[in-house]
Amino acid sequence: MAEPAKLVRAIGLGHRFPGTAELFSGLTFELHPGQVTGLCGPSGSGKSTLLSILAGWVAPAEGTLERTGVSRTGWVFQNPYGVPRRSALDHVSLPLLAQGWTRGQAERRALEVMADFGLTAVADRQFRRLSGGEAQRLMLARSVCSAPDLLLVDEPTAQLDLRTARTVNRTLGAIAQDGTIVVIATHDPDTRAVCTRVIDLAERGRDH
Ligand SMILES: Nc1ncnc2c1ncn2[C@@H]1O[C@H](COP(=O)(O)OP(=O)(O)OP(=O)(O)O)[C@@H](O)[C@H]1O
Repeated sequence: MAEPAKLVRAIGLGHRFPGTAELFSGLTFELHPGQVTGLCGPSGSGKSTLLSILAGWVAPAEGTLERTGVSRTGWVFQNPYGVPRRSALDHVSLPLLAQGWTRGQAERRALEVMADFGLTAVADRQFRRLSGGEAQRLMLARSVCSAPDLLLVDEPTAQLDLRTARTVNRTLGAIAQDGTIVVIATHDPDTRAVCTRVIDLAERGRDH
């Protein structure tokens, strides 16, 4: 039987936290595989909050969110977290081992994905010895190995030099082309430029 088409549909989404002003309102959009959607807007405009709503972790104050054919959601946070003494390769292999891959298969696949994110040289390095940018790219590689239907990424290039940021942006585009719905919260004009569409929260009722 064919897999159901993946689709996330937001209808009239709006949110405020108790005691805060309205962050955004009236957001209606659809997210499809193949698209990279950028969530843009100044600090505090609600980008991370909207990611949490898309993940299903926060119920929107207004509107509805429908997710069809989306069972696995990957989330890459702004702050990387890992097991300090485990290697970078272990971190990326783990989701594949959890899916039943053998260690040899898992490590080969993990190394391929790590290469896409420019992490080959640090594969054997302990997590605690990675730079902030390496650790964040490691979280991206790990998330990709979880084979998510929907990949939510918070500020993927904030800690990266221009060249590495371009590698990450290109790889996120390729992941979308492979059938994942990709959403990126970003301030980075280069990342914004690779997005197939942008939802600009600054234009959405910030004058409250
Ligand atoms: N659980 C919460 N309770 C109350 N207020 C919150 C909560 N989470 C976030 N906020 C507030 O909501 C606003 C939007 O936060 P959010 O993290 O979504 O913004 P952002 O656009 O992602 O910001 P940044 O670019 O700085 O990461 C902020 O003013 C924040 O303080």
